[in-house]
Formats: sequence, C-alpha cells, structure tokens
Amino acid sequence: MHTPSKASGATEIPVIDIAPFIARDPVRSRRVVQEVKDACESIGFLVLRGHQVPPALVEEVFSQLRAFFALPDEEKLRVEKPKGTDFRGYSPQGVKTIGRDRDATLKPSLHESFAIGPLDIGDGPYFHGEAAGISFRPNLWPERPPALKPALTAYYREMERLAREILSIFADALDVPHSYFLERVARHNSILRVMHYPALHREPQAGEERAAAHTDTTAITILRIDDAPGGLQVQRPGGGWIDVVKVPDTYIVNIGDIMMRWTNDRFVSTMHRVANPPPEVAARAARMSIPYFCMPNYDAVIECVPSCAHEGAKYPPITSGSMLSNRYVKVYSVDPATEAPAESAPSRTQELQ
Ligand SMILES: O=C(O)CCC(=O)C(=O)O
Ligand SMILES: [Fe+2]
Repeated sequence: MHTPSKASGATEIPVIDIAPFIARDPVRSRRVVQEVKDACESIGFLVLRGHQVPPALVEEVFSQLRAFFALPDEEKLRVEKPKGTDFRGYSPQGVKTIGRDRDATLKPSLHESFAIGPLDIGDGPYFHGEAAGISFRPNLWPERPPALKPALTAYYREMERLAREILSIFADALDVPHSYFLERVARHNSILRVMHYPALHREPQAGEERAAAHTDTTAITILRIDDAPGGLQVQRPGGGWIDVVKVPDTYIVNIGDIMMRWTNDRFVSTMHRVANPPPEVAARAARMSIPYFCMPNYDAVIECVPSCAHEGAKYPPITSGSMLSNRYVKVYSVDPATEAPAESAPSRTQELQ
C-alpha cells in the first residue's frame, strides 16, 4: 500500500503530492484526498508538494522582501500599519504579541512584518459598507524596492489559486459539495503577512519569543519558510513539540480555528510556535517566512458542515469577520473602548445564536 512520505526529522507530519488532484486525475486524486483527510484529523499539519507555484517566483519574492526589510526603519515606517485592527502595512518589532490571547505575560514577539490583503477591492457596498470594516482597504505599497509590488501581487494570486485547490480537496474529504468552501471564499479577505525574525544580538528575556504558542484564526494557513535556525514547531497530539524541517519546494499547510469550527473539531487547529534560535547561532539566525492566512468572506457564517453534524454542533454559528476581529483586539492590544473593531458594530456580524 502507498503511504505518504514523512518530512525528515518531523516523523508525524506527512508530505503529500497534490499534483494528481490539480491535474484532475480521478483515481490518484482519491488517494490525495484520503492522505489529506488523515493528516487533518490527526496532526492538523501537512507538507504539500506538487503545488505548481513557480520556484522562480518564490525566489523573487524572498529576494525583494529581503531588500525591503534591509531598508532603514524610517523608510519602512512610511508604510506603517495604521493603529487598530487594520492589518495592512509594516509592523516594527514591539507592536504585536502572538499568543497574547492565551498568555498575558508575554512580551512583544521578536519579529517585524509586512502584510497585504485582497487585491480586488470591488465597487459595491459589500466592499465599502460599514460591516466590511478592515477587510477591504487598499494595500500600502513601499516605494522601494520597486519590484516588490509586482512580485507580491503575483504571489498573492498564486496563493489564492492554491487555497482553492486545497479547499476543494477538503470538500471531497468532508463529503460536502465541491463548491461548499469555494462559495465561502469567493470574496475572501485573506492576509499575506511576511514575517522577518531578525538575528538576535542579545539574550531574549523571559516572555520574549519569535512567535509564542498559538493557533491561527484562519480557514487554512499556507506557509513558505526559509531554512534558517530558530524555526517552526508543532505541538504533538499527545504533548511535546516537533521541529518542522524544511522540505525543498513545499508548502506547510495547517488547519485554522475556522476550519476546526466548520468541521465540529474533526479537523484539528494545532498549536504551533516559532522557537528562538539556539544562543550559539542566534547572531546569524535571521529568518523569514511567508504565511498566507486564508480567510473566508468576512460575512460567511461559520457553522458545522452537514457531514460533521451527526453528534450535534458544538458551537453556535459565528461570522468569519467577528472571529478575526476578536483575535486582533488581543494580539495587537487594541483598546476596544477607543477603537472598537468595525465588525463588532453591526449586529449581523456578531455571534449568531
Ligand atoms: O514563521 C513561521 O514559520 C510561522 C508563523 C506563524 O505561525 C504565524 O504567523 O501565525
Ligand atoms: Fe501561526
């Protein structure tokens, strides 16, 4: 029997080739779907090859981003992320604390980041109404390096394509109509956030982490990493941490809280973190990663899919937009009294009972 190969050093995370699914090969697609399903129901993380994202584009994106992060702070701050719950633009170290919603004693995460959101901002009320809130504002593009915008734009398009393929595999794995998730991401507000973890020239203090343990508030996350030390670790179902070892030309995909809720906990949104590098290499351990946080439409109602409902839905329906803004208020320390997230205002986007 065929079994998927395992990522070296991370024995429990399977490496799955999705090329047969993308090619619509009916027989071999079934095997892909089964392998993906098994991984989603156990570890909640998978490594995908055969994704068809051009390697030259990935290289170009990494190289433009390295040039951006190497610019002086004052230049990067020209595209600084606005205060509050908008996510677009550059965030210096110090403003964001991943994991703060679980552990209030954490200090700001040891990384800077640059984020973009949807490229297609339509003209209709869906995109500009009050309820759309932070979802559909224009991206903030730096002037330098000039090739960053075309590279990241092309890359965002690739992530949209790959997300649709993965969600189609999930639909098959969950026995729901093929269009189930596709309809719910047709006007998605997915976030591409480049993370730059600078080299460390001092010992981190207690509570200072590259990215502390957390789950993602996404449908799925599609992550590209470089191979610098001080990297991603995934929590095992039985406890303990697995190092995710880079497999060349692959994507790491993990289930987020929204998919877990859609599936009534059948697919697992697994805790993960980015460890600080070992002290002996910390001074030359700069690391970059590019997570694409695949979000449903901001007003998609997230409720248990029919095939997972037989034991009764564990959670009430909630919109994707309110799940996201609830998390942002905590991670970016937004004061809800002075800056209420836009999604919390209109009643139709609040938790639906
Ligand atoms: O940098 C990484 O490898 C992962 C980052 C991450 O988990 C996140 O930003 O949610
Ligand atoms: Fe994450």
